[in-house]
Amino acid sequence: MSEISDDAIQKLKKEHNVHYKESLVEEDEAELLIIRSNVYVDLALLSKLPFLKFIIKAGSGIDNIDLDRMKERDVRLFTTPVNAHSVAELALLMILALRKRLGRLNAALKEGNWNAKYEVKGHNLYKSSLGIIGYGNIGRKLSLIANVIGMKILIYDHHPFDSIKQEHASRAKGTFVSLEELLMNSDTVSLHVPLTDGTRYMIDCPQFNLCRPNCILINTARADLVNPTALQEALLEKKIAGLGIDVHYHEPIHRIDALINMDNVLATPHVGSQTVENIELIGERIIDIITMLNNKGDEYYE
Ligand SMILES: NC(=O)C1=CN([C@@H]2O[C@H](COP(=O)(O)OP(=O)(O)OC[C@H]3O[C@@H](n4cnc5c(N)ncnc54)[C@H](O)[C@@H]3O)[C@@H](O)[C@H]2O)C=CC1
Ligand SMILES: O=C(O)C(=O)COP(=O)(O)O
Repeated sequence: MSEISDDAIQKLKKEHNVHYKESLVEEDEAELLIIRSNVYVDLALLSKLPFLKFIIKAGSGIDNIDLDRMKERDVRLFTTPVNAHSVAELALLMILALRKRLGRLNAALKEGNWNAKYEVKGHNLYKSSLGIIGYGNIGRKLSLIANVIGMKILIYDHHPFDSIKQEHASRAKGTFVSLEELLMNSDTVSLHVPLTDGTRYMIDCPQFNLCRPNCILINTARADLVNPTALQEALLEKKIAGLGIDVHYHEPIHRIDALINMDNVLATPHVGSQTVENIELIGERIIDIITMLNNKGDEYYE
């Protein structure tokens, strides 16, 4: 287990007879593994857990799990995708902060530079266009919020025709378009697809070449959706105007990072899911899953 709510840990110990271990050093008899995004479930880890039956990913993304190895071992996976509100809110915060040039204005006034009022001009989100790539839980939430602000919503998703997506798009007054159309017509592009073999580097040089120079890119999904070399180049050559990024190429970051240090980059340390409410909610979901597994008993142990 790693980094889940204290309340949930206490409940698991008291009410579910769970023997809790903070980390895994050597071979272990655990049947259940609870992880967040920072633990890689690969052959090396699985071979330390010969009795493993279940993995709970405390969160949404499962790119840190080798699904083939997991299936080979007949291990079942559960996720707790309860973070749509908090990630959509973070994406909105980044859009607002970059568009309103909050960092520059705040720093200027702290230096006593009132002239920033005239020198550093922001933009309205109202009537600007927002391209949402990936219209799942998070993308859909963001579209509803952005519609209230008066943004024009463009959506790209490889499976656009399911009824939930169609219904949300209609509520958000969003239009499904191709990736190319989205990139050409968006003032803001926000990424909300999972990292898979099909999405790795989906934003590369050719895609940046389609972007409007005033475009800001928001990435709260996974760093590797964007080719890092193309990204640096796009920012340096002003193919795009800015970047909001919560997810990083090498996490954790403990040193000064060239990308993050750029003027037009706003970065946070992977906090999309890290709100007080979310951590509690994820803890509750973990308990629900374990309760369900205990109730099902042998059904899961055939
Ligand atoms: N910053 C953070 O702390 C967090 C980041 N995340 C990231 O956000 C991602 C999205 O989360 P959710 O919205 O909950 O996922 P979701 O599974 O609900 O939605 C993903 C959407 O992407 C679409 N998609 C998948 N592959 C595609 C492709 N090749 N082209 C176009 N569309 C494609 C799917 O059809 C689906 O509609 C997660 O996979 C995770 O990586 C999630 C939670 C917290
Ligand atoms: O749930 C996800 O996909 C996340 O990105 C959250 O990551 P974390 O568990 O906060 O490292």
